[in-house]
Amino acid sequence: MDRSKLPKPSGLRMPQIRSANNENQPKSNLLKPTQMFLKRKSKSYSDLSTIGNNHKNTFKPTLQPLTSNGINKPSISTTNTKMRRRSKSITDLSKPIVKKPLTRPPVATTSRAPVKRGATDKMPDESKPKVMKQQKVASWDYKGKFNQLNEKYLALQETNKNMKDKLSELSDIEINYEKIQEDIEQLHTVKLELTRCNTDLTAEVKALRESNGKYSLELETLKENHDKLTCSHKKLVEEDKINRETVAHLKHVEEELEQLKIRYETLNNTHGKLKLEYDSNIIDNEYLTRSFNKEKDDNAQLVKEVAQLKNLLQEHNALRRQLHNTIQDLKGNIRVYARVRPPLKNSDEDDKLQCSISYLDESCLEIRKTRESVSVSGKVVDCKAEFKFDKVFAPESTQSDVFEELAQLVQSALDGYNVCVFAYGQTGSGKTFTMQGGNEPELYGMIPRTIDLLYSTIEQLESSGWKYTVHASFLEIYNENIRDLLDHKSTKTCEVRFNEGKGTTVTNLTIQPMENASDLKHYMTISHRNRAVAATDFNTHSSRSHAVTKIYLEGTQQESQAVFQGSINLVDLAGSESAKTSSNDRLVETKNINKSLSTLGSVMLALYNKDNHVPYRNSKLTYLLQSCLGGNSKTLMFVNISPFEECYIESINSLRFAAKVKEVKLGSKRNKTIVAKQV
Ligand SMILES: Nc1ncnc2c1ncn2[C@@H]1O[C@H](COP(=O)(O)OP(=O)(O)OP(=O)(O)O)[C@@H](O)[C@H]1O
Repeated sequence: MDRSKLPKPSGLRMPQIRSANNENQPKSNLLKPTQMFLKRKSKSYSDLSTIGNNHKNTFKPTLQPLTSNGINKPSISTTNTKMRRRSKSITDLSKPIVKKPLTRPPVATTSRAPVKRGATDKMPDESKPKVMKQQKVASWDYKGKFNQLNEKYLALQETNKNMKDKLSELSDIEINYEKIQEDIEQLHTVKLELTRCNTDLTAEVKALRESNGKYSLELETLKENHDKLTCSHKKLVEEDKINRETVAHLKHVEEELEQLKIRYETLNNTHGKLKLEYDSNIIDNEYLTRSFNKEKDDNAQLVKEVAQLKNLLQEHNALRRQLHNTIQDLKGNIRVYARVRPPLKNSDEDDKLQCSISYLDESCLEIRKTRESVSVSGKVVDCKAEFKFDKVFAPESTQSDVFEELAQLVQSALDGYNVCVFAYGQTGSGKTFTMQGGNEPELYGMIPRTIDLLYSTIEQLESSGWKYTVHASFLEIYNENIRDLLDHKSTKTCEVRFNEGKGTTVTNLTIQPMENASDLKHYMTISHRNRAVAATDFNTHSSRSHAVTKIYLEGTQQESQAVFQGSINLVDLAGSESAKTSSNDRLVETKNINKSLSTLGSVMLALYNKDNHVPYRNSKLTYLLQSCLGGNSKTLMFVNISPFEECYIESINSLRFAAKVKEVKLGSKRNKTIVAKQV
């Protein structure tokens, strides 16, 4: 629309529509053409509304010029809210501008026509002639009537004056009215133009609405596309994440693959080598199979031979036992070994005067007093004595040397014989040392060495089908009372019983099964401790009692069902001591010891003389050892002597007793072999 062609009313300046696309303004004002158009329109109409308002308020047709104070120039805004506000202002303006200012004021007229009749009724109060309420004047009162008329006249004059003023006002109004009429015409023209503009704008708005609809649809489509793209993007991000993980995994797999390749190559090489080996092994295998078959045949032959040899071995074993025991018998069923102990090192024994002991051969010793004795007749007597035993052990002999002799009897015990080993001698002559020994392995005495040999032999015999069970009991005889050393607090009395078939037994005695050597040694230690405790209780010394360790053996041969029952009695006798040399408080002990030892001598003498009656029951010791001292026993006696001159007489007594024992011949025989019925 070309605004320059619009008629310009006097005093009215058409609002200038400033284009947003003004050349002076930067094109970067990013308003779309539609928005720009609306902006221009709304601005121009807002100016027009100002015109209308002026008309309404002042009733003067003078239009105010467009001010530049910004009130009528709303700032350009791209927001839809402002656009709507402006569109509304356009609609509002189009209504009042035309109608209201055109209302003609009721009195205005251009002609100076006389006031119509009745016009005074419509006149304001001050312009109406004031009609005075007059009192009735008497007809005769002319003065009063005159006064009334005079008042009326003055009132009419007043009214007339007012009317004149009003008339001059009306002439001004008429002039104004003409001007207004001109303005109205101009405004009418403007209105027409505006109507055109409005039509154009409506069309534009319609077009814009249509395009807006299109754009809305497009926007919807775009939104949908955007949503789809967002979803796709999300999916792609997830896929990307998965892909990254897959790539990392693939990288890892690649590395593993590389390692596998290397491993494969190594394995391939190994496989090559193994194949070569395998081929070579196949050849070897064929050779070995042939050899194996040959060996198998040989083996079958050998099995037969082994069976034959086993039988032969059993026969040989039986023969060996027989021969072994024959040799033992030939050696004598009572063997006596003399042992001379050395003086104790680093003690007062070093200064003691010693007897002169000569070891004439391995079984013969000569003992001589260094100071010659003077006889009753006054002659100088050379005190010397010569003794012959099965073997003599000089002070330098070791425990191992001594045990060699005993070791052969351990086999006899396993073969079903009763073996008895006892040490006889004066107190302090070395009996306990010989039987028990010291704490170091090389000082172990006969008892621990017997235990070790016993179990190692049992183990060997197991390979040829022998199975042994071992039990043990520990007791001491003190003052002719038997005490159980595994139950030393027991108040039960232990008594010796002799049964022809069963041999010697002790009532209430603990007989403990022994699984192995350490078991047996453990109980041996306990018995030692209990013996020491008992000795303290009785305020005496261990040497004042006889200690007897008995090992019960039972061997079974599975194939032959043969059962052997043997035993080993290891006896540490109390010291033999003359009653003369014994102190008074030990007299009872010494008497009891000597009684038992002299009974032992009597028993030996009776056996030596082959007497019908052997006084076993005269002492607890001999009664207990009855089955070991006679019959089928193999007895080994150590006679221990001290090397000192002060012990000379006791040494001679011990040696004489031992020599007597040596002469005894026992009719040794094996315990009855029990052969179980073959099933
Ligand atoms: N062959 C030996 N070699 C080294 N020392 C020995 C030997 N025999 C005995 N002894 C030592 O002599 C001392 C006395 O020995 P032992 O106690 O064995 O005598 P005993 O005859 O048992 O005495 P008792 O009758 O009083 O028990 C001990 O200290 C012991 O170690």
